[in-house]
Amino acid sequence: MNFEYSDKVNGLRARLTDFMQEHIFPAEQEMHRQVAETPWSTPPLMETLKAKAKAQGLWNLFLPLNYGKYSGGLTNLEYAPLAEIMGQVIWAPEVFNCAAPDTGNIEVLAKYGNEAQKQRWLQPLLAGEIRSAFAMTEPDVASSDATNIATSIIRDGDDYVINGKKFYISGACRQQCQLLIVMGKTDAANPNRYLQQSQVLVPKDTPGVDIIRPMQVFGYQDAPEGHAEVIFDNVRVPANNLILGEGKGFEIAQGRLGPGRIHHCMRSVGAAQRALELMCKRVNERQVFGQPLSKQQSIREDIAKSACQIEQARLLTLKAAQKMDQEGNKAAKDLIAMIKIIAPNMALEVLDRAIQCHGATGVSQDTFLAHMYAGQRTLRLADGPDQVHMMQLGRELIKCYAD
Ligand SMILES: Cc1cc2nc3c(=O)[nH]c(=O)nc-3n(C[C@H](O)[C@H](O)[C@H](O)COP(=O)(O)OP(=O)(O)OC[C@H]3O[C@@H](n4cnc5c(N)ncnc54)[C@H](O)[C@@H]3O)c2cc1C
Repeated sequence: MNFEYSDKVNGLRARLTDFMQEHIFPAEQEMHRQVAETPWSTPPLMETLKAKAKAQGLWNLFLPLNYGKYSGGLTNLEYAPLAEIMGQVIWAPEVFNCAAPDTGNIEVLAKYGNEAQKQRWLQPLLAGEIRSAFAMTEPDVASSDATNIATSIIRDGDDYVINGKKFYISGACRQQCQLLIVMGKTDAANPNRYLQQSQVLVPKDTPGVDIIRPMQVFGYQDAPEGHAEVIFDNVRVPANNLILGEGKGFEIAQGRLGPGRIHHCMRSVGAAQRALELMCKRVNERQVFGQPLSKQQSIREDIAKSACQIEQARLLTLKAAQKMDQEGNKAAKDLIAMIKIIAPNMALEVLDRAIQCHGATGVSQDTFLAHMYAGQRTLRLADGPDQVHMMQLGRELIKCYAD
């Protein structure tokens, strides 16, 4: 075990930190203003910042080495502290082309796409020219059990025809979103429920794709990303838009979710670290009952507990990332489940303490705390609710002690 970051990683951390200080933190209010003006188009400021990040080589850092020519040249372990830095601002990962759901979709296309699919969709996604969405969850079935997904994908001659309703499809509201990866059933009668599903590439402008409304998160629209309700009404796409093959939907979903989950956790650590730093500054500045807030024992305890929890989550994230690098995503699945349970809950506790010691300012638009709290709360649902990870982790642990 080596707890030090390598020189290469420290160099990138320094460059990324400088970029955040120079270009991202000072732009937070202006980004909110531009987003409020035209919620579903990419703000001009975002394009300017993307061009700057790309020119500095701070681009596509998330794709690990086993993706060969598509990789940003880093292992998962090396990427973790960089994602942590990006995670301090909700919209910052997009500046570096490291934002979900594109990252997961890029991994799917790079891993499972055929040459034509890569040419058409992977290249512009890697270049940050378009955005994409992943459409699995449905309002009418319990989607945390993906075998319930009911959207039909039926072969008809040289096409597939898609019918169904999805919601909370992140990114689909955006004008720049051109591609939906849709999960649905090609073989609903298959006795093996894990072979019923497939994934298919659907250009967003295909007739029959109807973006009904943006869903909210605690009243936030979460623009410019947003989370759409989408209806697929006799949507017809060529048969070669199918990814990997019929019945491969679960296999692809599993390949997609491991890295996506740990990326969220890396960013949660960054969000919590920023909250802790704000909390420390705040308690040095405020006076209550004749002395600085920082002298109150309960405040010191809040700060100490937060630092302990952040470091625990950071180390578990790094351990999971290292296992992914050394033994593969499948071997690391228990550690990924652990950190997916731990990291958003940890970030929520730290953010809650930071909100409390900021008083009313903590729930206002004047700090990043309230919006980030809403975002972290959704992570206890998205990419698998806590209970599903606990169910699977508990089952694996119990198995170890079966006779
Ligand atoms: C902000 C946000 C963004 C999202 N982005 C996307 C996206 O881009 N694409 C997409 O397809 N989906 C997306 N989702 C949807 C998300 O993946 C689903 O909400 C999640 O999988 C849960 O499915 P469900 O909402 O149908 O809840 P249900 O399946 O109805 O589950 C409800 C609750 O039941 C409980 N539960 C489930 N299983 C168990 C168990 N075994 N034991 C005990 N309790 C259990 C959990 O608490 C769970 O939250 C997003 C959601 C949010 C909030």
